[in-house]
Amino acid sequence: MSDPNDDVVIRVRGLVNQFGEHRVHDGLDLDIRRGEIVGIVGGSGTGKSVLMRSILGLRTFDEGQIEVLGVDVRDAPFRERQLMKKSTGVLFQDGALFSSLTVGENVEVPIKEHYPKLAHNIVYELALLKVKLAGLPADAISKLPSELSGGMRKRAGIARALALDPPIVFLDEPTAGLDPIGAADFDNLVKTLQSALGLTVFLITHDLDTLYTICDRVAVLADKKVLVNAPIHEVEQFDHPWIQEYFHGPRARAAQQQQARIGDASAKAV
Ligand SMILES: Nc1ncnc2c1ncn2[C@@H]1O[C@H](COP(=O)(O)OP(=O)(O)OP(=O)(O)O)[C@@H](O)[C@H]1O
Repeated sequence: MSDPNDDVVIRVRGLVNQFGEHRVHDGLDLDIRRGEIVGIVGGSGTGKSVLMRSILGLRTFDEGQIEVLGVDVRDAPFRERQLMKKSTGVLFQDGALFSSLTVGENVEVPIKEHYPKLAHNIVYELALLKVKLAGLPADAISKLPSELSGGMRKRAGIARALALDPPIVFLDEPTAGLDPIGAADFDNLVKTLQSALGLTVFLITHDLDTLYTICDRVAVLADKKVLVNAPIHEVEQFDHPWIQEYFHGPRARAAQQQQARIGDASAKAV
Protein backbone atom coordinates (compact mmCIF):
# COMPACT_ATOMS: atom_id res chain seq x y z
CA MET A 1 0.00 0.00 0.00
CA SER A 2 2.73 2.51 0.91
CA ASP A 3 5.12 4.18 -1.48
CA PRO A 4 8.55 4.15 0.22
CA ASN A 5 9.36 7.51 -1.37
CA ASP A 6 6.46 9.44 0.03
CA ASP A 7 6.63 11.20 3.34
CA VAL A 8 3.50 9.82 4.92
CA VAL A 9 4.46 8.27 8.27
CA ILE A 10 0.93 7.44 9.43
CA ARG A 11 -1.54 6.17 6.85
CA VAL A 12 -5.07 5.17 7.83
CA ARG A 13 -7.44 3.74 5.24
CA GLY A 14 -11.08 2.71 5.55
CA LEU A 15 -10.96 2.50 9.35
CA VAL A 16 -14.05 1.12 11.06
CA ASN A 17 -14.44 1.02 14.84
CA GLN A 18 -17.64 -0.20 16.37
CA PHE A 19 -18.79 -0.83 19.94
CA GLY A 20 -21.90 -3.01 19.81
CA GLU A 21 -24.35 -1.10 17.65
CA HIS A 22 -22.38 2.12 17.99
CA ARG A 23 -20.17 2.80 14.97
CA VAL A 24 -17.57 5.41 15.91
CA HIS A 25 -15.50 5.41 12.69
CA ASP A 26 -16.94 4.40 9.34
CA GLY A 27 -14.38 4.35 6.54
CA LEU A 28 -12.02 6.91 8.08
CA ASP A 29 -8.90 7.91 6.09
CA LEU A 30 -5.99 9.96 7.40
CA ASP A 31 -2.44 10.75 6.25
CA ILE A 32 0.16 12.32 8.50
CA ARG A 33 3.43 13.48 6.99
CA ARG A 34 6.89 13.39 8.48
CA GLY A 35 7.83 16.35 10.66
CA GLU A 36 4.33 17.81 10.93
CA ILE A 37 2.39 18.72 14.02
CA VAL A 38 -1.17 17.66 13.26
CA GLY A 39 -3.95 18.75 15.59
CA ILE A 40 -6.79 16.23 15.86
CA VAL A 41 -10.06 17.92 16.78
CA GLY A 42 -13.70 16.97 16.94
CA GLY A 43 -16.67 17.04 19.28
CA SER A 44 -16.74 14.89 22.38
CA GLY A 45 -17.16 11.21 21.51
CA THR A 46 -16.17 11.57 17.83
CA GLY A 47 -13.46 8.97 18.38
CA LYS A 48 -10.19 10.89 18.69
CA SER A 49 -8.82 8.65 21.45
CA VAL A 50 -10.12 5.50 19.76
CA LEU A 51 -8.29 6.60 16.59
CA MET A 52 -5.07 7.13 18.54
CA ARG A 53 -5.37 3.75 20.24
CA SER A 54 -6.03 2.07 16.89
CA ILE A 55 -2.92 3.65 15.34
CA LEU A 56 -0.82 2.60 18.33
CA GLY A 57 -2.00 -1.00 18.05
CA LEU A 58 -3.68 -0.76 21.47
CA ARG A 59 -7.12 -1.44 20.03
CA THR A 60 -8.12 -4.11 17.52
CA PHE A 61 -10.16 -2.17 15.01
CA ASP A 62 -13.00 -3.78 13.07
CA GLU A 63 -12.04 -2.97 9.47
CA GLY A 64 -9.46 -1.03 7.52
CA GLN A 65 -5.72 -0.75 7.42
CA ILE A 66 -3.22 1.34 9.37
CA GLU A 67 0.46 1.74 8.61
CA VAL A 68 2.97 3.51 10.82
CA LEU A 69 6.35 4.09 9.17
CA GLY A 70 5.31 1.55 6.53
CA VAL A 71 4.50 -1.15 9.10
CA ASP A 72 1.01 -2.61 9.18
CA VAL A 73 0.06 -2.21 12.84
CA ARG A 74 -2.19 -5.26 12.82
CA ASP A 75 -0.77 -7.70 10.32
CA ALA A 76 3.00 -7.13 10.34
CA PRO A 77 5.19 -9.78 12.01
CA PHE A 78 5.66 -9.35 15.78
CA ARG A 79 9.26 -8.11 15.43
CA GLU A 80 8.28 -5.33 13.04
CA ARG A 81 5.43 -4.30 15.30
CA GLN A 82 7.83 -4.17 18.25
CA LEU A 83 10.13 -1.89 16.25
CA MET A 84 7.16 0.28 15.39
CA LYS A 85 6.28 0.46 19.09
CA LYS A 86 9.78 1.77 19.81
CA SER A 87 9.25 4.46 17.19
CA THR A 88 6.22 5.96 18.90
CA GLY A 89 6.14 7.85 22.20
CA VAL A 90 2.86 8.56 23.92
CA LEU A 91 1.66 11.10 26.45
CA PHE A 92 -1.75 9.96 27.66
CA GLN A 93 -4.31 12.46 28.87
CA ASP A 94 -3.72 11.89 32.57
CA GLY A 95 0.05 11.67 32.17
CA ALA A 96 -0.11 8.00 33.22
CA LEU A 97 3.08 8.18 35.26
CA PHE A 98 3.72 5.48 37.86
CA SER A 99 2.99 7.34 41.09
CA SER A 100 5.34 5.26 43.25
CA LEU A 101 8.32 5.80 40.94
CA THR A 102 10.41 8.94 40.67
CA VAL A 103 10.39 10.94 37.44
CA GLY A 104 13.73 9.41 36.47
CA GLU A 105 12.52 5.88 37.19
CA ASN A 106 9.42 6.55 35.09
CA VAL A 107 11.60 7.63 32.16
CA GLU A 108 13.83 4.57 32.68
CA VAL A 109 10.90 2.11 32.36
CA PRO A 110 10.79 2.01 28.53
CA ILE A 111 14.59 2.15 28.26
CA LYS A 112 14.97 -0.88 30.55
CA GLU A 113 12.17 -2.69 28.76
CA HIS A 114 13.79 -2.36 25.36
CA TYR A 115 17.47 -2.41 26.42
CA PRO A 116 17.57 -4.70 29.49
CA LYS A 117 21.36 -5.17 29.31
CA LEU A 118 22.26 -1.48 29.36
CA ALA A 119 24.42 -0.49 32.36
CA HIS A 120 22.55 1.32 35.11
CA ASN A 121 24.65 4.51 34.92
CA ILE A 122 23.97 4.80 31.18
CA VAL A 123 20.23 4.29 31.70
CA TYR A 124 20.37 7.03 34.35
CA GLU A 125 22.27 9.43 32.05
CA LEU A 126 19.79 8.81 29.23
CA ALA A 127 16.87 9.49 31.57
CA LEU A 128 18.55 12.70 32.78
CA LEU A 129 19.00 13.84 29.19
CA LYS A 130 15.29 13.35 28.48
CA VAL A 131 14.29 15.14 31.69
CA LYS A 132 16.34 18.16 30.62
CA LEU A 133 15.08 17.93 27.02
CA ALA A 134 11.54 18.19 28.39
CA GLY A 135 12.51 21.46 30.08
CA LEU A 136 12.61 20.15 33.64
CA PRO A 137 15.37 21.06 36.10
CA ALA A 138 17.86 18.24 36.68
CA ASP A 139 16.72 17.77 40.29
CA ALA A 140 13.22 16.80 39.11
CA ILE A 141 14.69 13.41 38.25
CA SER A 142 14.52 12.25 41.85
CA LYS A 143 11.06 13.64 42.61
CA LEU A 144 7.81 11.70 42.76
CA PRO A 145 5.06 12.82 40.34
CA SER A 146 3.01 14.00 43.34
CA GLU A 147 5.77 16.48 44.20
CA LEU A 148 5.46 18.23 40.82
CA SER A 149 3.03 20.84 39.49
CA GLY A 150 0.56 19.83 36.75
CA GLY A 151 2.73 21.44 34.06
CA MET A 152 5.86 19.70 35.33
CA ARG A 153 4.05 16.35 35.39
CA LYS A 154 3.16 16.84 31.71
CA ARG A 155 6.82 17.55 31.01
CA ALA A 156 7.77 14.37 32.87
CA GLY A 157 5.28 12.55 30.64
CA ILE A 158 6.97 14.05 27.57
CA ALA A 159 10.38 13.00 28.93
CA ARG A 160 9.11 9.44 29.18
CA ALA A 161 7.49 9.63 25.72
CA LEU A 162 10.89 10.66 24.32
CA ALA A 163 12.83 7.99 26.23
CA LEU A 164 13.57 5.87 23.15
CA ASP A 165 14.10 8.79 20.73
CA PRO A 166 10.93 8.02 18.77
CA PRO A 167 10.38 9.91 15.50
CA ILE A 168 6.62 10.14 16.22
CA VAL A 169 4.90 11.25 19.41
CA PHE A 170 1.23 11.09 20.31
CA LEU A 171 -0.12 13.65 22.74
CA ASP A 172 -3.65 13.32 24.11
CA GLU A 173 -4.96 16.68 25.35
CA PRO A 174 -1.54 17.79 26.66
CA THR A 175 -2.64 21.26 27.75
CA ALA A 176 -5.87 20.17 29.45
CA GLY A 177 -5.87 21.35 33.05
CA LEU A 178 -2.97 23.79 32.60
CA ASP A 179 -3.39 27.53 33.14
CA PRO A 180 -2.97 29.68 29.98
CA ILE A 181 0.71 30.46 30.72
CA GLY A 182 1.50 26.82 31.46
CA ALA A 183 -0.36 25.80 28.29
CA ALA A 184 1.56 28.33 26.16
CA ASP A 185 4.87 27.12 27.67
CA PHE A 186 3.93 23.56 26.84
CA ASP A 187 3.02 24.52 23.25
CA ASN A 188 6.44 26.17 22.91
CA LEU A 189 8.10 23.00 24.17
CA VAL A 190 6.28 20.88 21.58
CA LYS A 191 7.21 23.30 18.79
CA THR A 192 10.85 23.37 19.93
CA LEU A 193 11.02 19.58 20.04
CA GLN A 194 9.52 19.43 16.55
CA SER A 195 12.16 21.74 15.11
CA ALA A 196 15.09 20.38 17.14
CA LEU A 197 14.36 16.68 16.68
CA GLY A 198 12.26 16.68 13.49
CA LEU A 199 9.43 15.03 15.42
CA THR A 200 6.10 14.17 13.88
CA VAL A 201 3.37 15.00 16.39
CA PHE A 202 -0.17 13.57 16.53
CA LEU A 203 -1.85 15.98 18.89
CA ILE A 204 -5.40 15.53 20.19
CA THR A 205 -6.60 18.85 21.54
CA HIS A 206 -9.57 21.09 22.20
CA ASP A 207 -7.24 24.04 22.76
CA LEU A 208 -7.74 26.63 20.02
CA ASP A 209 -4.58 28.49 21.03
CA THR A 210 -2.59 25.30 20.47
CA LEU A 211 -4.22 24.79 17.06
CA TYR A 212 -3.47 28.33 15.93
CA THR A 213 0.01 28.54 17.43
CA ILE A 214 1.80 25.29 16.68
CA CYS A 215 -0.17 23.01 14.34
CA ASP A 216 0.91 22.67 10.71
CA ARG A 217 -2.37 20.96 9.90
CA VAL A 218 -5.65 20.31 11.61
CA ALA A 219 -7.66 17.12 11.05
CA VAL A 220 -11.33 17.38 11.99
CA LEU A 221 -13.26 14.28 13.05
CA ALA A 222 -16.99 14.44 12.43
CA ASP A 223 -19.63 12.22 10.87
CA LYS A 224 -17.45 9.16 11.69
CA LYS A 225 -14.65 10.32 9.35
CA VAL A 226 -11.85 12.84 8.96
CA LEU A 227 -13.78 15.63 7.24
CA VAL A 228 -10.77 17.73 6.38
CA ASN A 229 -7.02 17.61 7.08
CA ALA A 230 -5.41 20.91 6.08
CA PRO A 231 -3.72 24.08 7.36
CA ILE A 232 -5.97 25.82 9.84
CA HIS A 233 -6.90 28.72 7.58
CA GLU A 234 -8.31 26.26 5.04
CA VAL A 235 -10.10 24.28 7.74
CA GLU A 236 -11.81 27.45 9.02
CA GLN A 237 -13.45 27.88 5.60
CA PHE A 238 -14.80 24.32 5.41
CA ASP A 239 -18.56 24.25 5.08
CA HIS A 240 -19.75 22.07 7.97
CA PRO A 241 -21.87 23.16 10.93
CA TRP A 242 -19.49 21.87 13.63
CA ILE A 243 -16.47 23.50 11.98
CA GLN A 244 -18.29 26.79 11.50
CA GLU A 245 -19.39 26.84 15.13
CA TYR A 246 -16.00 25.77 16.48
CA PHE A 247 -13.79 28.02 14.36
CA HIS A 248 -16.03 31.07 14.23
CA GLY A 249 -17.31 31.21 17.82
CA PRO A 250 -16.06 33.73 20.40
CA ARG A 251 -13.27 31.46 21.71
CA ALA A 252 -11.91 30.99 18.20
CA ARG A 253 -11.97 34.73 17.58
CA ALA A 254 -9.97 35.29 20.77
CA ALA A 255 -7.41 32.68 19.67
CA GLN A 256 -7.18 34.25 16.19
CA GLN A 257 -6.64 37.71 17.69
CA GLN A 258 -3.98 36.34 20.02
CA GLN A 259 -2.25 34.68 17.07
CA ALA A 260 -2.38 37.97 15.09
CA ARG A 261 -0.80 39.79 18.05
CA ILE A 262 2.02 37.21 18.21
CA GLY A 263 2.51 37.59 14.43
CA ASP A 264 2.70 41.41 14.73
CA ALA A 265 5.14 41.22 17.63
CA SER A 266 7.48 38.88 15.75
CA ALA A 267 7.27 41.03 12.59
CA LYS A 268 8.28 44.11 14.63
CA ALA A 269 11.12 42.17 16.26
CA VAL A 270 12.68 41.31 12.85
N1 LIG B 1 -14.08 0.43 25.39
C1 LIG B 1 -15.19 1.02 24.93
N2 LIG B 1 -16.38 0.43 25.02
C2 LIG B 1 -17.50 1.01 24.54
N3 LIG B 1 -17.52 2.22 23.97
C3 LIG B 1 -16.36 2.88 23.85
C4 LIG B 1 -15.14 2.32 24.33
N4 LIG B 1 -14.13 3.20 24.08
C5 LIG B 1 -14.71 4.26 23.48
N5 LIG B 1 -16.04 4.06 23.35
C6 LIG B 1 -16.98 5.01 22.73
O1 LIG B 1 -16.45 5.46 21.52
C7 LIG B 1 -16.76 6.83 21.31
C8 LIG B 1 -15.50 7.61 21.03
O2 LIG B 1 -14.72 7.67 22.21
P1 LIG B 1 -13.38 8.52 22.29
O3 LIG B 1 -12.90 8.41 23.71
O4 LIG B 1 -12.45 8.11 21.23
O5 LIG B 1 -13.93 9.97 21.98
P2 LIG B 1 -13.12 11.33 21.96
O6 LIG B 1 -13.35 11.96 20.64
O7 LIG B 1 -11.70 11.08 22.34
O8 LIG B 1 -13.90 12.14 23.07
P3 LIG B 1 -13.44 13.27 24.15
O9 LIG B 1 -13.13 14.50 23.35
O10 LIG B 1 -14.66 13.45 24.98
O11 LIG B 1 -12.26 12.71 24.90
C9 LIG B 1 -17.52 7.29 22.56
O12 LIG B 1 -18.89 7.27 22.29
C10 LIG B 1 -17.16 6.25 23.59
O13 LIG B 1 -18.19 6.07 24.50
